[in-house]
Amino acid sequence: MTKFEDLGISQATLKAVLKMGFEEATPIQSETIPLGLKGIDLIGQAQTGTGKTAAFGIPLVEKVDVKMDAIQGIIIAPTRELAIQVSEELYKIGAGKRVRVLPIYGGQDISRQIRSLKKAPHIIVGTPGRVLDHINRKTMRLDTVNTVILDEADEMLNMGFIEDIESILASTPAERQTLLFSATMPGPIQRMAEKFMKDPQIVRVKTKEMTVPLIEQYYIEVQERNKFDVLTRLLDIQSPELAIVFGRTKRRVDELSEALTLRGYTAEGIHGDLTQAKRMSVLRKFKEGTVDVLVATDVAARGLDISGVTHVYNFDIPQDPESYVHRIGRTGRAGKTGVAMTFITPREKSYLAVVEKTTKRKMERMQAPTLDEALEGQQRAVVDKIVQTIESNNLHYYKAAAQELLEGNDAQTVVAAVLKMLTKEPDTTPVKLTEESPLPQKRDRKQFDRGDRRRRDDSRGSYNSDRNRKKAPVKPRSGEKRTGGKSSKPRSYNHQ
Ligand SMILES: Nc1ncnc2c1ncn2[C@@H]1O[C@H](COP(=O)(O)OP(=O)(O)OP(=O)(O)O)[C@@H](O)[C@H]1O
Ligand SMILES: [Mg+2]
Repeated sequence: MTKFEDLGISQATLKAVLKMGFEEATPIQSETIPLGLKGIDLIGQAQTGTGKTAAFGIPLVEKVDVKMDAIQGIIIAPTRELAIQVSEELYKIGAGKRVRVLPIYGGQDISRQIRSLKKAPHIIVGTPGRVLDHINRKTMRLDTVNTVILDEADEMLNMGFIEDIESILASTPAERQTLLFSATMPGPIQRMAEKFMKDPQIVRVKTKEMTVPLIEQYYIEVQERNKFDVLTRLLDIQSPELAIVFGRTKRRVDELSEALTLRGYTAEGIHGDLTQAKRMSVLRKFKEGTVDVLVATDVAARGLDISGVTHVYNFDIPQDPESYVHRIGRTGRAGKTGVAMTFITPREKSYLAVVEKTTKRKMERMQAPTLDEALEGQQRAVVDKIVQTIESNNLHYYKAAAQELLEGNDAQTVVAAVLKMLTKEPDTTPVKLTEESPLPQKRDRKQFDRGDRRRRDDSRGSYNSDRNRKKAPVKPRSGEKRTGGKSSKPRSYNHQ
């Protein structure tokens, strides 16, 4: 491990980085920071959650001349949430030098952005559509830019942002430094990217697997119609601190989050058809832990860094192996452990091998848990809670009533009644979930890649991503909510 002190960065930035709690540089940081400072073009690839943001953020901040009131660096990211997150991290890294960072993304009031742009930010972090919008309106000039960074470069190029990116690059000086970062960098995309870079150096943190070893990876073979019950049982057994459930389409996400809510989970959905205010409030609630389960399309697959995400469930198998890598990478970040579960319908089994071939890691097969196991999981959670309460030794108010109960009943019966009352028994509230048709049977990687890749235009807010640890200690869910469910069309799911 390298110390930040040895990477040739200024005292002000060093102080800021240490204040962020970073003690030592991660491998991608120690390899790319010195090269980034030299001004050469770079393609950086390292596993999810290994600090790529600071790997490009530190040299970018270092290059900024704060006395110059002009935009000197621009970072482009595929989603609004990621642009906001990256701008927050850059702000922290640049706090020592007092670097001004401004996020620019679709769905936010444009006149407000124009006013902020007039305050001469040094670094812009934006989504492609909205950045281009400002360039066309001439409300943002990039002719003083010396560094361009494409975060999640492969995703942006893949998803049809290539023209926007090229237009943005065309409005920056030709002698700029260009940096590309992602955990995945498929060959064709790398070659295409090299077109707008100058002799880029490729920095790849060598690892055996593309996914993080600290993420336990499982798959469960399950029929489409049984997926929801299997999901709820897993949630009951595994009791994640925070979980993300990925679904293939926006409708899927809406229906799943509604269904989970009906069954008493605190769940909310996020996808590109929601207003920006809603997207932000859902994410905020998830970060705070008011919402335990975030149901998402691939809009949340890339780059988002939310601490406490212990489990990722691929309710629908992702459409390409890269998406798998990024989705499960929302857990197991910065040295933490995580669990990833992928549901595979019998007709989609061929995708498993394709994913495993790309990640160079085998997923372990897990049997779908039974109803009894789910109940047992819930009961265990209650027992753990009771043990904790006993240990807290703060029970004197309750002792008289306990004595009274024990006078009329034997101890085992009393405890069993308490357990029954506190245990969340399997909920059979009917929910509505439209069946997704399975991905077409494709066997090789080439065909796998040719999925329905539609353009995602962030400035209009439609992220058309409709291709869309060990077991956590068992924790009972708080605030169970039961609502009378309506029976569903076109399909009603129920236990049994
Ligand atoms: N040197 C470090 N020491 C400790 N924590 C770090 C260090 N560098 C980054 N982190 C933290 O690690 C987490 C992951 O970092 P980051 O989001 O940059 O990962 P990433 O490689 O970009 O992942 P992804 O591929 O998912 O985008 C963040 O919470 C970040 O603050
Ligand atoms: Mg990142």
